[in-house]
Amino acid sequence: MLRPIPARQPGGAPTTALRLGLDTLGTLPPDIARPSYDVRSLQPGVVHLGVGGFHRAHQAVYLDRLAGLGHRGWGVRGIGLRSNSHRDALAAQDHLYTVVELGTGAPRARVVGVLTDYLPAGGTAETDAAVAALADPRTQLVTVTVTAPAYAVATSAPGTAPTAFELVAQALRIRHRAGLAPFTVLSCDNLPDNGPAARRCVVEAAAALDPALARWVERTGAFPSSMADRITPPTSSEHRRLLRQELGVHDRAPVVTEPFSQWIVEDAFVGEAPPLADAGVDVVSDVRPYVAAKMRLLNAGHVALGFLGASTPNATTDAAMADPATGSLVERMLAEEVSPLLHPVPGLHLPTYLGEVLDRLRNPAIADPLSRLRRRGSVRMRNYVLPSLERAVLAGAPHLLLTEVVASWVDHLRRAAVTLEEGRATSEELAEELADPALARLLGPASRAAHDVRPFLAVADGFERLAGCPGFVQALQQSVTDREVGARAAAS
Ligand SMILES: NC(=O)c1ccc[n+]([C@@H]2O[C@H](COP(=O)([O-])OP(=O)(O)OC[C@H]3O[C@@H](n4cnc5c(N)ncnc54)[C@H](O)[C@@H]3O)[C@@H](O)[C@H]2O)c1
Ligand SMILES: O=P(O)(O)OC[C@@H](O)[C@@H](O)[C@H](O)[C@H](O)CO
Repeated sequence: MLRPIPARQPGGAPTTALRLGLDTLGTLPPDIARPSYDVRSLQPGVVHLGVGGFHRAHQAVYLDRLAGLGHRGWGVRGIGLRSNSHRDALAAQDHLYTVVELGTGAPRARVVGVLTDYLPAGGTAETDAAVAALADPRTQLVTVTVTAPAYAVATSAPGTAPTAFELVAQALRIRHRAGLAPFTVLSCDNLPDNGPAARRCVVEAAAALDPALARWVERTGAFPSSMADRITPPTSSEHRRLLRQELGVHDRAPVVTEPFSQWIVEDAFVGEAPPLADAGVDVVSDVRPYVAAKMRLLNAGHVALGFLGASTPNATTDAAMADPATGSLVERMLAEEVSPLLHPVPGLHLPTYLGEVLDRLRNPAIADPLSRLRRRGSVRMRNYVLPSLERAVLAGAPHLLLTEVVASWVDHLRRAAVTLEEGRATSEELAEELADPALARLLGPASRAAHDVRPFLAVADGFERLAGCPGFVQALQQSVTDREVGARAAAS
């Protein structure tokens, strides 16, 4: 457990912050929880692909707990892919970092020691080192957080860096040739059926190397599905200041997160598996009901806050939830339109779960930037909102509020197109801000959607069936047009 840290009085004496490192671990302020085990004794049983904030606030914390329970074989070697986020900072502090939980009480901090190494992304030598770490016979588990769009591109274009799945396939080729068993590949990315998606990508990457390898992977590989949940916003300089001045730790790569954490993993491992259940992971035979509840409630709530909040002064989730218009629309959408369509989830009382989700979205200490929740809009809309919307439309169930959310997304894209036309942003800046793989094809139709939304629906992924439902198209058209008319009136 993390220990609560008494809030320092405003104006209290400034703390001399201790630089985080193995040499200072024993002298950190007593309120900061730290590894109870010898960090240097860890064996690297896990390789993680895509060392972002979420991995460090979630999976690494469970594995850190395991190490604390005496399971020393599950140290994590991280591999950077697109970016080497915080790699130098982490290396300079012996790969230790602080996880700060921000809830209703005082912040709680814990130093995590389970990251043993962080291999960079880059050129041929880096790729070879990454593949060697994966192929290492000690590696039993490969965890993955590379974002949902990465699963649409299993193999890289010539002359570009290998994808995560190509690295895995190259390592599996080495293991196959050496007569070793494969490792388990555990996707923790937010996408439905993330296990089968990871399997498909690795098999495709393996087939490009050798069809026999692909057959071996298909036959012997293990790709459990999982549902990993813990809201982890980007760490800001204010968070670092809080840690330094209020908690007395000088950490160049901390992560902040909420107190809530859940990890539900399909029981489908190959070789040796970490005893994840001992660390609080639910290991189940079928994760799909849990994934559906989480994505259609929490993640859809995030999508709704992000896009409905885009045309308001609110910049964070807590502010948007407190806004009577946005917050109540999101609450009603989840309670009245989404929840009734969910199937029962084993061990979960849906109204209680929804109440928790809403409380998490309201958490003022997290204050998740809405800009984060507008990234990859087309992917999030398809995975989190469309499953409920399509079911509701086809069943004749209420869906007005879900439709409003789609309209707010179209409107946000229209506004983005205007900033481009008026030279207030470059296409590179928009691509960076929205990180949407479909952006180029959506901007034009979105900018004309107030006149006719159908061309937009024709190019937006996943809307094929809804585009053929006249009642839905008419309601969406009305809402999109109203939004543009309202925006023009407000501007004049
Ligand atoms: N942040 C959260 O609250 C949270 C919670 C649950 C699940 N997740 C999932 O975890 C994943 C990572 O989230 P994060 O918050 O750590 O984001 P992040 O931006 O901090 O990290 C994303 C990581 O993925 C890598 N990456 C991005 N695109 C890639 C690609 N095409 N190929 C390979 N690597 C790629 C980046 O380099 C980075 O290391 C996402 O899929 C997200 O859905 C996040
Ligand atoms: O990460 P994405 O793009 O799938 O969705 C954004 C957020 O909804 C997501 O990161 C949540 O914070 C997370 O799923 C909470 O566990």
